Amino acid sequence: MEPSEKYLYKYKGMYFHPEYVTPELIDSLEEFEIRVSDVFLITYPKSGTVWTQNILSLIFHEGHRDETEDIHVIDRVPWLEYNLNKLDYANRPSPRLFTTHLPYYLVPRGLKNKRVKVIYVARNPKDVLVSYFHFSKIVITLEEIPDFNIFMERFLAGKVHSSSWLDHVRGWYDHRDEFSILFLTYEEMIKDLRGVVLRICDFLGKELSEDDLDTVVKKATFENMKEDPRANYETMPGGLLEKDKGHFLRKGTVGDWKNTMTVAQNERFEEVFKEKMKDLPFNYVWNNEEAI
Ligand SMILES: Nc1ncnc2c1ncn2[C@@H]1O[C@H](COP(=O)(O)OS(=O)(=O)O)[C@@H](OP(=O)(O)O)[C@H]1O
Repeated sequence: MEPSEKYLYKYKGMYFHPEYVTPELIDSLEEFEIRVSDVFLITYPKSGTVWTQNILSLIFHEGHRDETEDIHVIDRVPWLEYNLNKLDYANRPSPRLFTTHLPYYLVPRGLKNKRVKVIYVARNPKDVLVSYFHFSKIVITLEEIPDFNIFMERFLAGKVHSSSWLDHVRGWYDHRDEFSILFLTYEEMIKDLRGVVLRICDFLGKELSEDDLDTVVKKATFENMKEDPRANYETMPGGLLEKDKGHFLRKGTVGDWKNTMTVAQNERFEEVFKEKMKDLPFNYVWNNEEAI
C-alpha cells in the first residue's frame, strides 16, 4: 500500500509532508548561511528529538533552567525545515540551535566545514517504529494507519515521513568524517542521563556548575518534561495534536516494542533490517537486554 499523496511526497530520495516543506525550500537549505557557533541536533523521527531539544535548551538558557522564561523548546531549538512559528532564523542571536530530520546529503553545505557542532541521536528502530505508529494516530497531519502490520511494512520500506530509518542512520554514520559529530543513543540517555548531558557539554565546550548540571538532568527526566508546558509539546502550533487520542510524551521507555510486536512481526523486522545493520556500531540498540 503506497502512502497517500495528501500526506507524503518524495523529493531527492526523501519523503516530506506537502503542507510543511516544498522542494524549493529543501533546495534553498543547501545554501542556508551557517555560523560556526550554530549547533544542529539531527534525528530520525521518534528517536529522542524533543528530549535532546530540551536538554540543549536547558544547557544554553539560564532562563529555562531557573524558569524565569516561558519559551517553548520548539522556539529555542526550532526545526530547520519546519519553521512552524515563522521565526527569523537569519537574525537570531548566536549561538543558534537547530533541529532537523534531514538526511546527511540535504543539510546546509556549511555544516561540512567541521566547525559546526552536530549531535545525532539514534534509537532502537523497533521502538522508533512503535513510537511512530502511535504518533501517527495523534497528529492530524500524519496519515493514520490503524493496522500495525501495514504501518510496519511502510516503515520497513521507508515509505513514511523522513523515509528509511536505516538509510538515515547509515547515511549519517557513513559520512561522519565530513562533520564534527557526536553520536548518542536514546538508550544511553535512559541509562545514564547525567553522563550524556556531560558528554554533550564537553562536546559543545559548555561548562556548567554542579547545581546547573543537576537542574538540567532533573528537568530533562520524562516525568518532569511531561509536566513542563515548554517541553511537553502538548500545544503544538496549528493544533497538530489530537490530545484526546494520546500524548507526545507517551511512554519514554526502552523496549516498548515488545508490547506491540508479535513474534512473527519481530522476525519479519529482523529479516529486513538485521543484516543491513550488521556493521553499524549501534548493534547494542538492537537487543534491549544488551542495551540496559
Ligand atoms: N525525557 C524523556 N525521556 C524519555 N523519553 C522521552 C523523553 N522525552 C521524549 N521522549 C520520548 O521520545 C519519543 C518522541 O521522539 P521524538 O521527540 O524524536 O519525536 S519527533 O520526531 O520529534 O516527533 C517518545 O517516545 P515514546 O514514548 O516511545 O513514544 C517520547 O515519549
